[in-house]
Amino acid sequence: MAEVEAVSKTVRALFIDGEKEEAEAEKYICKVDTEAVPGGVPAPSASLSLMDIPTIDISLLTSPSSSGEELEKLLRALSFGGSFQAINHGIPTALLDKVREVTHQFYELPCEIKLNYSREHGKVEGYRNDIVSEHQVPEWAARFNLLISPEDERNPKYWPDKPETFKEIMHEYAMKLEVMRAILFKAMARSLKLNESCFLEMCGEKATLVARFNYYPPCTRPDSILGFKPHSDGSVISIVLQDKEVEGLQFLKDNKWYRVPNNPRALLVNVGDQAQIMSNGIFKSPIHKVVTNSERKRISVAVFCLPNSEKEIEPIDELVNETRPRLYKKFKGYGDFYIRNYQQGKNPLEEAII
Ligand SMILES: O=C(O)CCC(=O)C(=O)O
Ligand SMILES: [Fe+2]
Repeated sequence: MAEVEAVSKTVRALFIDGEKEEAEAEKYICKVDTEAVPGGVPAPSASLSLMDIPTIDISLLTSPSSSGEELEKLLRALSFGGSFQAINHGIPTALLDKVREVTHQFYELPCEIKLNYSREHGKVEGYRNDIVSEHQVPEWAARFNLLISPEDERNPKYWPDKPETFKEIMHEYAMKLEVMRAILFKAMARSLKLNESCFLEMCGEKATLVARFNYYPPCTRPDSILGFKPHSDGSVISIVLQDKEVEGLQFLKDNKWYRVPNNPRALLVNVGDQAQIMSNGIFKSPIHKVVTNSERKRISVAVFCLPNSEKEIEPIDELVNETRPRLYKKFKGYGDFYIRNYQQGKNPLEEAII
């Protein structure tokens, strides 16, 4: 079923209406042995600790006089937990709020309208649930993907006409994110004592930015139904705008799940698989998942910074040596490889090892 509201109503009715339909609802219930990661089943959120997630001041990464300490912090953040909260990122809070608002407004559109933007099989852009094989448990979420890079030719087919401000706001947001991406790629290189343009060169000067608008409706079984299964991102890095009020994201660290605290002004940045590959395993692409909430809907907007499609990525030469032999294969189009493996329930990053 492509339409999550429809699913949501049906499943809610199913849980209330009793036994016969329980079998249908069963599909959504996570069983520990069907999850790629041990402990994939949601634990009661209140019992989990909040993650002590580092904060990085982006404005300090650009000034040579103040960046040393911040670069060390960045290196620690990317090599241990694989994520941080970015502050002073140059994106006004009012714009972050507008991005959240148009996301809510998009999801409030009637189903028939949203289905006009349906994602076609094998395509990245468009509206739908993620496709999983029949052996996998579906997720309690709807997703809408869009290529938002400022330089890319837009595919007008997928750009919603409503809300009217959607295009303008996402265009402005994409331009700001592109600036932040360039700062981060340079800082990531400098934190490893590499030439500052090595990530930019390997990925192509112009970013490819894909936004994923996630929508998690309220769910009657948050104890056993996930909004997003445990996964790592297939990006180089992901820049995630969290819901202003509703928590849900959790990270796996040292085999334990931690809740990510809400910070409405910050942007959450996490390492993706491709930065782990390029850094030859120094940066860690963290496993994360999203739990559901019985009362409140939740949104998030994850923007994936990806290499240009004609670029090849592989471990950077300087990071391969006798003590750290080359860990990963070379890839052109890691995204397709990632989706193929993900849909089969495999861990793409493990499959990428030489
Ligand atoms: O909803 C969230 O907070 C995170 C979503 C996510 O992990 C993703 O879109 O890859
Ligand atoms: Fe993710």
